[in-house]
Amino acid sequence: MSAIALQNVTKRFGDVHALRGIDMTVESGEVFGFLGPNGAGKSTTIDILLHYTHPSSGSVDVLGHDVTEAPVAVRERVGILPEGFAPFETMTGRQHLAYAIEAADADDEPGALLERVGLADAADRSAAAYSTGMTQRLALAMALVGSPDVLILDEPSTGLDPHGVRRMREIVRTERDRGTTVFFSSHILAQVEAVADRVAILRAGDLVAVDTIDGLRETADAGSELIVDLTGEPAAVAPAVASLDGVSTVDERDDTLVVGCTADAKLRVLDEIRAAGATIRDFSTGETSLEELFVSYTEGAT
Ligand SMILES: Nc1ncnc2c1ncn2[C@@H]1O[C@H](COP(=O)(O)OP(=O)(O)OP(=O)(O)O)[C@@H](O)[C@H]1O
Repeated sequence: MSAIALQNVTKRFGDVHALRGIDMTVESGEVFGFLGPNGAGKSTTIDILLHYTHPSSGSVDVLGHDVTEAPVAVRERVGILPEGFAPFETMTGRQHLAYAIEAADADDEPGALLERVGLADAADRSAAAYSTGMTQRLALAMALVGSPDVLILDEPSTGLDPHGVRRMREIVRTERDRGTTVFFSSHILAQVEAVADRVAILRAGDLVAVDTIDGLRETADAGSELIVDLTGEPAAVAPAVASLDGVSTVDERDDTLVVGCTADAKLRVLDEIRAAGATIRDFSTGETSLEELFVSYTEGAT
């Protein structure tokens, strides 16, 4: 059974077409990364999934329920880490958890959840005085209350230090192993690459790709990355390389040119660099990163 299904979902805010007809299915037990440049429509989609806002048209099912007809049944089985969560002024971390557990009629231990997100030492401090990353950890602990079947995380890594990012990744994996479906938006693409089974890429309200990361590489025909160390200025050769057939991205980093290209374009790239008068000191190849795929799918969107 699919955990989340959107059919032809549109959303307009006055003249702004935030979503232009989204068809997307998230399978039960998947970790699904939801990506897109600023303003692409990610938060709007999440708000629609949670029935915080209505779609202008289309249908949205979560765990087999139409969210418009059965919003309460959906919320009961969904854990939410909202964007910009703000703690209550007068409550400690532990009290936030106790409140969330009572509201969900769950039997979790506040201390165990706070321990899980790395907040045990700050459990009895006022949550309003938590740092950004601590607030995010608290929001994650609250999302985990009641062992939900679906976790929806809007920018979960915001403000987290590297320990927090790693902990978040481990929690997502543990939840997946438990059978939870995890749907999360993020701009931290290395994080997405590390945990997502599939990703969707939104661009200005249109879904431009839904696939595994390997699938995206194949579709973008950008299966590899060529990293070339040069003597000379990478900027002097970059435009010629960018204009070659099979080249999707060219980044300059110090004395290095990083070229996203099809496998058969690699030799052409090396030839072009030499023809442009630069000397190649060394080169290596690797797979195109999700960041480069993201750029190739969304270039020109902002
Ligand atoms: N309440 C609103 N009123 C008017 N326009 C809105 C409203 N909410 C969102 N929009 C517009 O809808 C579009 C999509 O916004 P949304 O917040 O969904 O993007 P996003 O992908 O989450 O962006 P970000 O990565 O910056 O968080 C934007 O053009 C935004 O200005």
